[in-house]
Amino acid sequence: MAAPYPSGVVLTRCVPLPDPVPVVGAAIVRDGRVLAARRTTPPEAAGRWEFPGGKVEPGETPAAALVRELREELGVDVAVTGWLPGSAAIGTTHVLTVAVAALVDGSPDPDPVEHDAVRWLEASELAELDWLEPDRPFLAALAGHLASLTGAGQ
Ligand SMILES: Nc1nc2c([nH]c(=O)n2[C@H]2C[C@H](O)[C@@H](COP(=O)(O)OP(=O)(O)OP(=O)(O)O)O2)c(=O)[nH]1
Repeated sequence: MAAPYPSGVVLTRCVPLPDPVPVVGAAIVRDGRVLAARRTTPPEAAGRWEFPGGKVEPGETPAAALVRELREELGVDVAVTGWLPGSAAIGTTHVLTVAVAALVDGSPDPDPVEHDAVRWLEASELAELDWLEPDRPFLAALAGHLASLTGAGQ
């Protein structure tokens, strides 16, 4: 009788991968500019720029996670107004999405444990910064959004 599989094929059990941990960042927009924050940790990310935010906790909505993280990290209240298209892998274990948010209250005052600088950027300045790699795919859509605000006189 013929062997059911060609010789040399090794069958292995398929182990499902865990879902990636969702990370959310906020593109906080004010007066046609967006806020970027410079990380202090971990060492490989220190000195590089990101959208402030963090991991979504179990049972939390992405927008609620952003509101919580931005209070903790920058001492500001924000309202999520939309999401930039797409998502980006952070290594093999996390995935980044980026919201557009409005500043509702406060002035960004970075907790030095997380960030050592913030900048309000015009669309034309986005490319000047050394962004974390997963953030880069969002920059074109963000520049378009800022340009549309400027064009509308906002
Ligand atoms: N917050 C944030 N994290 C980002 C961005 N881009 C990017 O690759 N990351 C990475 C850096 C970290 O490895 C991970 C998020 O970690 P985090 O340290 O900000 O999250 P967290 O505040 O919830 O972390 P934790 O210290 O409470 O564990 O995602 C981004 O734009 N914003």
